Amino acid sequence: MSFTIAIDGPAASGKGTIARALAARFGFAHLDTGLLYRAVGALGGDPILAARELTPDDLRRDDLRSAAAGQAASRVAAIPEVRSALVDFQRRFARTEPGAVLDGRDIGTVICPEAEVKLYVTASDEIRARRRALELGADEGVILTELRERDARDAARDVAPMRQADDAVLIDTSTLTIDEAVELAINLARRAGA
Ligand SMILES: Nc1ncnc2c1ncn2[C@@H]1O[C@H](COP(=O)(O)OP(=O)(O)OP(=O)(O)O)[C@@H](O)[C@H]1O
Ligand SMILES: Nc1ccn([C@@H]2O[C@H](COP(=O)(O)O)[C@@H](O)[C@H]2O)c(=O)n1
Repeated sequence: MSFTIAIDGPAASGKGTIARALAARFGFAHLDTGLLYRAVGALGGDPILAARELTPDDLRRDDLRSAAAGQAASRVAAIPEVRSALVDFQRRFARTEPGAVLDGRDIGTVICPEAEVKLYVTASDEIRARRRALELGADEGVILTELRERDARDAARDVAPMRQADDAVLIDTSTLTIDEAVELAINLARRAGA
């Protein structure tokens, strides 16, 4: 039986960094589910059709990591038909043997409510903006505004809003180094049987 680790949290909180490290540590597959919504947003046209016809090649586009792609993703992610078109793929991925780590906004609440480990990774708005600005070589103030706008939209939408699952463990990475955050997550996963 497959072991699932679900990681949710706001933009640039460090979810992906922790997810990749957990996957490497335990030999699990990793899916950055944000990439699915980024690809749908970047494809343009009818987002429902784009979500239904998404291909692995669409996820390899080199323009998916930009702030603009993040905003476009957040807009299409509020469309219920877009979300439902992507559910089966994510749930199938979660059953990869011997285990899978999925990070996103609704993994612990909607996609994998039965996950063996659930983490909700967060950090202060300012710290997240500083880290993302450094990563993209972008203006910190602009990124801060963009992150807040995106988080507000993600948390307020009617379908699968971003929120911490009742049984998720909160990890605030504001004052943690990457190594400290990863170690904390590894210990939690180990204790849960990973
Ligand atoms: N604990 C940490 N200390 C310092 N920098 C960190 C820490 N965790 C992550 N980072 C850096 O912050 C940036 C955002 O991290 P990451 O991409 O993991 O966030 P995310 O939550 O997956 O973002 P997104 O929602 O956009 O997918 C990256 O540049 C990463 O290297
Ligand atoms: N499970 C998910 C994952 C992502 N989204 C939406 O996609 C946007 C981009 O996600 P990143 O993780 O790459 O920042 C995000 O702002 C959400 O709108 C989602 O809805 N559900």
